[in-house]
Parts: sequence; structure tokens; C-alpha cells
Amino acid sequence: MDSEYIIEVNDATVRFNMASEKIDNLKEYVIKFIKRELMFQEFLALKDINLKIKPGEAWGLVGTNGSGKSTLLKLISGILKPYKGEVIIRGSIAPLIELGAGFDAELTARENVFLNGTLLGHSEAFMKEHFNEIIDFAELWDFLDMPIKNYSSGMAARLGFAVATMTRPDILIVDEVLAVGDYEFQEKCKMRMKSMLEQGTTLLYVSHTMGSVTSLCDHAIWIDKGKAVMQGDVNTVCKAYMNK
Ligand SMILES: Nc1ncnc2c1ncn2[C@@H]1O[C@H](COP(=O)(O)OP(=O)(O)OP(=O)(O)O)[C@@H](O)[C@H]1O
Repeated sequence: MDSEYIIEVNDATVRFNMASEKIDNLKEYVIKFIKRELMFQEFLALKDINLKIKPGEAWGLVGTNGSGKSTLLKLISGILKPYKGEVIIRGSIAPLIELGAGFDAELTARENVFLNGTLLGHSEAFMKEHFNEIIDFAELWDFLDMPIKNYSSGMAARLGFAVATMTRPDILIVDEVLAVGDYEFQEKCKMRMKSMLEQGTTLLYVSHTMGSVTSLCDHAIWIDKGKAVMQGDVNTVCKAYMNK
């Protein structure tokens, strides 16, 4: 069925179960589990979220630490399922959510490019064809055969961004991974995101730097304690969030 929206989040709630007391080790956990002493507390990380995004729009997600921004991105990427409500996606997604997600720390950067490509749905031949382009963008030619575990967080972010943005996904999701890149690389990533937006990609972007949200995005949603406080024009929402 055709729709004018590429992403629809309808009344979505995400629930986590958290053990209500701190358990230090597995043995203690098993004993408490067998004795039925474990109490689980439900925690709603997102509550009745509604969000409708049209193709080509760029949305910033703003809110304090722990408010639910990454949870919303994981919900949209399909990493998390809603406890209530629904999420409808009409396009391909390249998610850049957690540093190192999609990478195997023991493998080299070269091997990880292929692994990451497979996770994004690309063939080995396709990855071979674009390999040089990826490493050129990430500027990591000197570190190709080093295991990712020895990479700095900024180096891992470079590689992750380069792989995720090599093709034009319908939807690009960028969490705070770029914050660990140096200034020059951050600017290079912003340029690439801008050019992807010009070509029609839909962007979801999380940052605590309001300047980068307002320069990249046209819309924003402000989340607080799992609830959408406000959504709409990026300048209006960011202003309200900063003056809260
Ligand atoms: N797997 C999980 N199990 C239990 N609670 C979780 C889990 N993942 C996230 N949470 C909780 O959900 C809430 C929202 O977390 P989330 O990572 O979405 O916040 P955020 O807005 O992205 O924060 P930040 O700005 O610090 O990145 C937090 O209270 C967090 O502790």
C-alpha cells in the first residue's frame, strides 16, 4: 500500500525488564531465579510515541541523557520491537547507532568492511568494487590489517560511517557516533549527509550539539523520559528544548 510516509511510528511503547535489585554474578542470579526471588520491574523507555516522516526529511532527535533517543532509533531500525503500537518502514535503512555495532573486534578493518557490508545487505563483489572508496573516505589505509579492537573510537566511527554511507540508503540513521570523530572528519561527514539529503535520503540524527541539528535537519522531535514533548520545525523545537 502506498503512503506519503517513509517512516510511521504509531502509538509505540518500548518496555524493558529490569531486575529490581542489583545482582553481582550469574550464580546469585540462578539461585534467586530458582527460589523465585527475582522481582522484575517494568520500565517504559518509550511511551506512546507517534512520529510520521516523509521521504527526504531530516529529523533531529533531541533530549537529555537517558531520555529515549537511541531507543527510538533502535525501534525504527528494527533492533527493538514495540511492546505496544507499530512501526512501519518503507525503504532500506543504514543504521549507525552504536560504536562498533556490526564490527567484530577480533577481525581486521579489512575483514570488518566485508562483514559490515553483508549486514547492510551488500554482496562481496559489491563490497570489493567499493572497497577503495570506503577506505579513502575513512582515511584508514595505514591501519587496514589491524584488528578493530586496537582502533581508537574515532577510527572505528570513521570506518562505520564510510561503510554505511557508501551507497545511498533510503534512510540513514546517525546516532552520536560522530561525536568521537575529530573536527575535520565531523565536517566531512556533515558534507556527505548534506549531499545525501540533496539526493533524497531521509535522515534521522541524534546530537547534543544543537548547532549541528539545526544546520542539518529541517524537523526535530524532543523526547523526555520516554515521551515526545514536542515535534515539528527544527528551530522551534530546539529553541524550546534549550529554554526548558
Ligand atoms: N537494554 C536495556 N535494558 C534496560 N534499560 C535500557 C536498555 N537500553 C536502554 N535502557 C534505558 O532506557 C532509557 C533510554 O535510554 P536511551 O539510550 O534511549 O537514551 P538516550 O536518550 O539515547 O541517552 P543519551 O543521550 O545518553 O545517549 C535509559 O533509562 C536507559 O537506561
